[in-house]
Amino acid sequence: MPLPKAELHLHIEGTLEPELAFALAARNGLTLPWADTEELRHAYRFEDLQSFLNLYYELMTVLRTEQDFEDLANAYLARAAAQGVRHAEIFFDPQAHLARGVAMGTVVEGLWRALGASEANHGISTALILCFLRDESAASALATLDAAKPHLDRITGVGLDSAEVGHPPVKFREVFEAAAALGLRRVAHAGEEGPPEYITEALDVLGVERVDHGLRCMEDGALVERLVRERIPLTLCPLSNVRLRTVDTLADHPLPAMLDAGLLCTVNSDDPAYFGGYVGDNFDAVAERLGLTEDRLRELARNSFLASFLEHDEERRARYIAEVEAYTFS
Ligand SMILES: Nc1ncnc2[nH]cnc12
Ligand SMILES: [Zn+2]
Repeated sequence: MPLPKAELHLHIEGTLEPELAFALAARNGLTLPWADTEELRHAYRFEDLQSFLNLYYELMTVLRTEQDFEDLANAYLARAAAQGVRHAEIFFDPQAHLARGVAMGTVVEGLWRALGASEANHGISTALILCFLRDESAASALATLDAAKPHLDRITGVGLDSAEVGHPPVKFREVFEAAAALGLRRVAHAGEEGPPEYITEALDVLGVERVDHGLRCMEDGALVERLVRERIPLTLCPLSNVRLRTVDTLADHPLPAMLDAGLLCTVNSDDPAYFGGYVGDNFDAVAERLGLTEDRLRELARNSFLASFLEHDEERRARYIAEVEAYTFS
């Protein structure tokens, strides 16, 4: 039995496996520019975040119908359950779909068909986080939040993703203020490729409660002290960092130093179909390549529940954490 854990940094479009992409393309009468899944997998060699994003946005064009989004989410939930995920807070990128004429309702309600039944079907509680694309305009983000208003009962929070450098958090001050006024939780990618200042800005200007990646905080000692003092969770994605070349090799990953510094780190998969593994694979990889002790792995699992948006259900959070404490490593 795998270590129980929450996954807090997972782009649902990044779970689109080549086999499902080809199946959805066929179902929707589309032709992909790759001959087969093998040729597509060969394209998964990335120089940086942007080179990944180019492929990520191209492949997700096979997602057209509610059924497609439901099938995508169910495929992820089945894999996550097999790797010990008990709770998942799932990002989605509506602007990438709206731009192709797919309605917000198709995306949200399609995902919800899987998420709403996830506890019964997969034993996983879920939350949905709408991400704004930071390389789109602030006006587009505001229009996207507006389009999501009829579906807010399905949406727990907002996030910020896509190409980071050159798109500082301050660009999205207004839409994050509007989201907060609607009672939505706030997170943002910061310090993945962008500088530590983007992390500070995400906290001070956007009011985020959790930082996605946050890796580059390690370049600023005062910022690390602040993140420790304020118990701001970081959602790290080690295999993603290697594939997108934010770190040279897994053995160079700063996770052990971050834990030693007292940071509230969590381990997640980001875009598992592209980066070589789901969240359990990320745990296994850091355990092996970084020599993490069982205590450290248990800390990461405990942190994942502490950092999750389960405030409405403290009894459930306590139950999940009790499972972590009782877990015996084989
Ligand atoms: N790792 C990542 N960083 C920024 N935006 C993303 N969208 C999907 N994956 C992402
Ligand atoms: Zn991400």
